[in-house]
Amino acid sequence: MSLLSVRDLSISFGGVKAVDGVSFDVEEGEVFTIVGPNGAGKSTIFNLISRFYQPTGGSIVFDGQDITRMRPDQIAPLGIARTFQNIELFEHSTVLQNLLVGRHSRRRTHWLEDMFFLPRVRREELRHRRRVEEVIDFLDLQPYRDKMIAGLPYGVRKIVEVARGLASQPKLLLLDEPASGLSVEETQDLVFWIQDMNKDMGLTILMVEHDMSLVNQVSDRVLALADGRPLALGTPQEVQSDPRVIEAYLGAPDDENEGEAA
Ligand SMILES: Nc1ncnc2c1ncn2[C@@H]1O[C@H](COP(=O)(O)OP(=O)(O)OP(=O)(O)O)[C@@H](O)[C@H]1O
Repeated sequence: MSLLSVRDLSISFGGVKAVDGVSFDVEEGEVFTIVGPNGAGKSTIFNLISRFYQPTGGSIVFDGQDITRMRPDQIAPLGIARTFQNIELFEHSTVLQNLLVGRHSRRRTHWLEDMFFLPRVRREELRHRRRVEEVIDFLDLQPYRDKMIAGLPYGVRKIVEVARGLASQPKLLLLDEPASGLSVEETQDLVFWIQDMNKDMGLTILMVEHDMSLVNQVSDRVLALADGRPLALGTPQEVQSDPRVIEAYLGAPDDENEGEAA
């Protein structure tokens, strides 16, 4: 059984079909990447899986459970975490505090227990702290642990977003354009983080990304979309050499010739 099964997923905004009958499976332990030109529907698929958007058709099954109609707050406790294209951290809190918030979905104590800080709450608190410290060490964030997000370089913030997702100990991590805005060196570091999270932590990763160098280095399989519809699915090499993908990215050869003639 696949960890995530997306079937015939569709959504329209006004008259525009942003996602139009998309199906794919993400297997446990793989890095699966969605690519496509701007406006292809990639982020919309993430927003459908995270349950921010309600699909007009199709289904999403995660770990054997139909999540198609679930609320967004019901998703994280099942084991799905995500990062956002435009970083969504608490600017005036520290890295540590942001990661502790990322543990929220894992809380098992009642608010009354929390209020009186009972032994079980103290044990829980320790458990959360330990996990967060592990993530800080894993992603080399120790120098920034007690720094406010607002004062951190962009590249570090991107990694803190990933760390916050990791802190919730997900089975599936959704990375929305993790390399956007990063330098070549930072992108290469990201390659190593993704490989380590996948291989060392056994994490399954679903990613949307434009940087084909990153995509090629980390992805087991790639789904190419255009205008909300699937174009090709396979290894990074298979997808990039698919004529339909080349056409969607570069335009039809006839268009190019017309351009040259003009
Ligand atoms: N909330 C919304 N309201 C109206 N239209 C939307 C909304 N979200 C997405 N769309 C439209 O859906 C289509 C797909 O957008 P989406 O952001 O998913 O593309 P994308 O592949 O992620 O693009 P990019 O690479 O630029 O992020 C676009 O035509 C977009 O304008």
